[in-house]
Amino acid sequence: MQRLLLLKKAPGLHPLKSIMQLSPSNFLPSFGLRLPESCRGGNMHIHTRPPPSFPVPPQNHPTTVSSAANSSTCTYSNHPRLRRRRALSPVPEREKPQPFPSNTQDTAGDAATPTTSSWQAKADAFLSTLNAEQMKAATTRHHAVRIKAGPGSGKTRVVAARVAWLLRSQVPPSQLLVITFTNKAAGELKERIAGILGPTVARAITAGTFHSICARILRRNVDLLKCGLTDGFTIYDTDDTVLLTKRFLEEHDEYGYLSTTVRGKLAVALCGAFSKVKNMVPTTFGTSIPEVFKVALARREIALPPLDGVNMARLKDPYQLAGLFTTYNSKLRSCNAVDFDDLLGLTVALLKRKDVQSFYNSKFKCVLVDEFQDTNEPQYALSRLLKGDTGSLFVVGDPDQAVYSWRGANPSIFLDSFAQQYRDAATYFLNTNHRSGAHILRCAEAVLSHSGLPHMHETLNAARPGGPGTVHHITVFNEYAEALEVASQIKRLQASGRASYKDIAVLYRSGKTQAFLLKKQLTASGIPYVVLGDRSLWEKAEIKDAMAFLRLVANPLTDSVALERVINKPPRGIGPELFKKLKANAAEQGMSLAELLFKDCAQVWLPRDAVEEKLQEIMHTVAQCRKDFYEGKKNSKDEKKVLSQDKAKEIIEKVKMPLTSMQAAPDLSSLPLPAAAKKNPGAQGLRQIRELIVLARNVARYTDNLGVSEDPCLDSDNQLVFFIYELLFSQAG
Ligand SMILES: Nc1ncnc2c1ncn2[C@@H]1O[C@H](COP(=O)(O)OP(=O)(O)OP(=O)(O)O)[C@@H](O)[C@H]1O
Repeated sequence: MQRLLLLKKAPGLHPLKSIMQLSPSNFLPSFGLRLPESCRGGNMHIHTRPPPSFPVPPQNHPTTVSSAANSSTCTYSNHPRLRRRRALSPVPEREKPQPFPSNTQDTAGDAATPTTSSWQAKADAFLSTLNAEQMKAATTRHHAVRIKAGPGSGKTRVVAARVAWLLRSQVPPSQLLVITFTNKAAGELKERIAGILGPTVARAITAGTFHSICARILRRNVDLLKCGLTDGFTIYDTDDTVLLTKRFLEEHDEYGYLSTTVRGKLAVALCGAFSKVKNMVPTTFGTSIPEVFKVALARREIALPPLDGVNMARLKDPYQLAGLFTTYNSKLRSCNAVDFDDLLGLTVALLKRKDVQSFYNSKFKCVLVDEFQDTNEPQYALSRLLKGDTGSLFVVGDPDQAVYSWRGANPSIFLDSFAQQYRDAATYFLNTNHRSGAHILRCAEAVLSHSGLPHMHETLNAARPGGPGTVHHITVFNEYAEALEVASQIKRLQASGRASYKDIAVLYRSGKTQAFLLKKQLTASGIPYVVLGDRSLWEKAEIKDAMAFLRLVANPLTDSVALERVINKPPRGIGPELFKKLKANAAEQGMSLAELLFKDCAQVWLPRDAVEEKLQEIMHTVAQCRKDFYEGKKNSKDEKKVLSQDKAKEIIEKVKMPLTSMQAAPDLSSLPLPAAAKKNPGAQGLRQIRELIVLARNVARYTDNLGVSEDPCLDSDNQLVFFIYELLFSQAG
């Protein structure tokens, strides 16, 4: 099938990076920039001090820590949840000393792992594909290592090689923690390791994003924080936090009288400000919040646009903002919920406890972080705490590709703070681009030299020679003309026989306007296309409803935001006004509405019998889903299989039940959209739910790959919550 690939780029991705993604085969060298002599074939590395020897991997790694290290009265090793888990299940395989393959050891008995000599040969073969600068970086014996690397210079390859080298040096795989920017990247890394060392070893490595790793640590330890959260907490996305904020503003004297629109805008602005503040400091626990707001306001880090009816001077008072911030957090806690930023900040607060930190320091001896240029303060604090005094920290990044400053990422952490913090850190540079031909690199350099952007990286060497083809630079009036030009270029290429549709890729920068116009123009020109990396699925109302329903299944008594979202979907005659009355009625009885509904539906004041019937229907569906899930778990002989693909599918399938507004549709896999959606309005929603089911299957498979279901940190009671969380996080990737 011939297809045009329409590739969506991460928002704000550096232009150099997008150009580097292009295949060289269609371009001719047309720029003749000279590379500085210092960058040609140079293997630059700086040793600020003689390298200390790398830690000899211990043969045993403790699962508990000495209570002497503990400043709290509740010793971590005696923590009730830990004790309970030990009593319930035997020590999982990967908690025992790993029979890690070595030159002198054989791995007999593990059918999934290749024989010693074969895995060593594979690891060596992989390491031998590195160029000299990559090899030096991947095999350094320093404890704190920083790799500054340009686009396409093999950052990901070096992280994988470092893992292979560590394993080759007999570090047990369970002691490796790899933090990647997306869960997809973590999966790919594990696949690569599995290809070299076998699936058993790959599964034993912990890999994931900062957020996913923090969620795991937090679920296990959250009760130590004593902040009102339980281990089944829900993770609220931006829509949820905005809704929560709107609701508490309604109750606030000063903001209660505002129009719905203005209150909505205020809620969005406040949530943005709260997020910014949470990302400016390692943790807001024990931090003076008015002081942080003062700094944020002085630096204009938070935007509070003027709003009709809002006293802006008062709103911008740091104490007023800090008060609203405290209310926001306590409302979150009363829903047993955290926002994305809390995952980081709360985990930092946890790891600041000596007992918790020592536990994770003995668990993870080697921490590797990819895309380090995009770390913010909480992420940097996490990296330091996870490294501890004796572990190793290996960070890789490209300051030119820093794209997350809007969410607090600070490239100076990578450029300056890291070396200041670790005086014996080694810095290596990767300056050879393996992805693109020399002519593409020169073109990129030329574009960048006009961009006005600060260009922090050295000039790149090209490993590949320039290829055939010409780079054309076309200037157009506006985005409409741009889409038209792209479509006509494609038509011309195809008509001339120089390329077929499937040979062509279009990269774009903005998902909303640019992609929309491009897709519209391609459709109008009859050009078939496939959009890759389209995240808009998660923005669809049906998917948000489905996820809210799943969250309600996980947290029926506390997740009031999820309840509000699904209580009237499909319409059950419970509009916003009635919902408010129901909530007030529940409050009179000293409960949240969810609590009252689930505990004693008969006590709920309702205007009509029909509404009661419909409410009972939703309560019943939630209860049934919970029962199915937990019974499925109980009946499963193999606990690891509980979160099987079938179970994931089954749960998501159930979500369709409350979404009865979607009519049954013919098998949509064969129907091209949007034509099918036009004919049948329910079809698109149903198709999206199907996509969610496919995704759920993949997540289930993926979490298995991550070893999540074997993770001793994960209480089996929380698997449903965890599954939903993983599902939610696959969008963050
Ligand atoms: N030593 C090498 N020999 C051959 N190919 C290599 C080498 N190093 C990297 N590559 C190839 O170059 C491409 C880019 O590598 P990789 O994705 O690891 O780079 P990166 O720096 O992580 O890229 P990005 O800038 O997109 O983050 C890949 O196709 C990879 O296989």
